[in-house]
Amino acid sequence: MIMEARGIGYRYRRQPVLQEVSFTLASGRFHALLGPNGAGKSTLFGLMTRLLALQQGDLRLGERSLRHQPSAVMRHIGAVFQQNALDLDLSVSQNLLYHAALHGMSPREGRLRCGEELERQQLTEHARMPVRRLNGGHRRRVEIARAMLHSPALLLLDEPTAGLDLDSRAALGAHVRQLCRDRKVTVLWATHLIEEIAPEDQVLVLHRGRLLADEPGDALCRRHGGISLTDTFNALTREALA
Ligand SMILES: Nc1ncnc2c1ncn2[C@@H]1O[C@H](COP(=O)(O)OP(=O)(O)OP(=O)(O)O)[C@@H](O)[C@H]1O
Repeated sequence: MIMEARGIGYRYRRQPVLQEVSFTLASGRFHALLGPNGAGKSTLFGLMTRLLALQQGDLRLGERSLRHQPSAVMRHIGAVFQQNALDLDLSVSQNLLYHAALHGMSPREGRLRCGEELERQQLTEHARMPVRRLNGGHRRRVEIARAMLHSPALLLLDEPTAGLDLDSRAALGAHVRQLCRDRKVTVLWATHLIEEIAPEDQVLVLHRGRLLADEPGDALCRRHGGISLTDTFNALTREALA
């Protein structure tokens, strides 16, 4: 399912933090939303998950509009937020079953989906463990399992590697790219870490609330004379400030 953001604008009081942001997320593709601290990434995620109310523009998922059919759109979105939002004292499966119930699944369906997702995340053996006993990488995978319980078409991840070591970061990135390939999930992964981006990822560069680029990482670098993505990012943001 294709997601389109059209003319998104947002202000906190009088302070504009997103201006005329438009993009399309292609079905089954990994999109990296790259921006430094304060670029507006979390605000955009807040709008896409209805934590914040749309002020300007609209988001469409397939034929549906977030402004006019919010529940129909939200049904197809899964989200992993910057702050870990699991109950540390509940077991892995209790966290998931609670979420399944919130999505209106029967206990039987909830147990079935929970088992399937934990298996996909290779977490079956951790199902009965309190989340508190898991390491950071496993906790993130539980959050992804939870976000995928209702089989969303679009998965949003806001700086999901925060607090993870290098190996866990690489493993999480590989895992989410595999979700795109195997299950045709559309992914938007927000980060300020250029090293998390693969050349074939679609890269959306957000800077001071404006979208400066939206194309595959390798093509973006080629267009800037074959320099690295870091240098390309620096050149783009310098141009924007000039
Ligand atoms: N609740 C708020 N009230 C006022 N200003 C806010 C609020 N939340 C964020 N901002 C401001 O909006 C701008 C964008 O913030 P946002 O958190 O969306 O950026 P970000 O790209 O997610 O940054 P980070 O990588 O640090 O999470 C920043 O200047 C921030 O200070």
